[in-house]
Amino acid sequence: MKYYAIIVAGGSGNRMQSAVPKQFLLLDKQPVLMHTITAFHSCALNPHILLVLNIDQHKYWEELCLKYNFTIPHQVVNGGAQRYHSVKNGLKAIKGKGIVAVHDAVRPLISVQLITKSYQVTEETGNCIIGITPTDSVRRVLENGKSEALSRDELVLIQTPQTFEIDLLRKAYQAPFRNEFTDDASVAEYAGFKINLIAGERENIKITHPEDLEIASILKRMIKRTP
Ligand SMILES: Nc1ccn([C@@H]2O[C@H](COP(=O)(O)OP(=O)(O)OP(=O)(O)O)[C@@H](O)[C@H]2O)c(=O)n1
Ligand SMILES: C[C@](O)(CO)[C@H](O)COP(=O)(O)O
Repeated sequence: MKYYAIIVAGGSGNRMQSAVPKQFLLLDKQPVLMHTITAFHSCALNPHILLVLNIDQHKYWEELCLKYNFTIPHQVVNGGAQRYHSVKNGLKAIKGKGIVAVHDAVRPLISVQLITKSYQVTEETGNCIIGITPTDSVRRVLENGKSEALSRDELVLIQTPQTFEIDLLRKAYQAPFRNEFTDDASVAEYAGFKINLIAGERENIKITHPEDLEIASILKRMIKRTP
């Protein structure tokens, strides 16, 4: 079986309010993106890594790789307008069959164990989507300005990697972009595929807002201490 990882890093990070896109910011002395690629490279299934980057940032990334002596082999692919388009570009660069994990570059704390499990579960079921249960109460905001409580027992917060048989994901990504395509599971589900959920990891946060970088740094130290 051939394994692939599409690491999407084509975003501009508006919510981070930083001049440098968040995937390049330093997390414990190394750019966030390098931690993410290292996690996939550490997987014993040896996935071929495709890095999706905005074309304007290819040169900058090359310079960072030199500066940090980062030598993990990976194939760079051009990013697209939305995450959906970036994933689609990554998929187009893969020829043939196999299993592909799509992962946000800005989730650097994913464990190697969960990456491996995601590939293994996909081999058995066709796809593997990870998520965690909410710990806050949740409400739906209604059009009239009111809101109503939802049962959090019925909700899951979805993370990445989202892993698929490549043919399944190729088929799903034939659908033109829709606003509700916020992840790969939503694209696959729209194409009629049943989504297979397993437990994610609380520390697998998506660095989105300025405070998240510091939280990630604390979590990283905490994970290191855990045997
Ligand atoms: N056109 C895009 C948009 C997003 N992403 C990637 O998808 C992941 C999740 O997206 P998000 O956290 O929203 O990143 P940004 O789009 O960069 O952030 P923001 O929405 O705050 O602008 C990130 O790794 C981001 O780089 C991408 O590859 N191509
Ligand atoms: C793919 C994702 O990380 C799953 O939770 C999420 O949907 C990405 O959303 P964003 O708005 O592009 O950060």
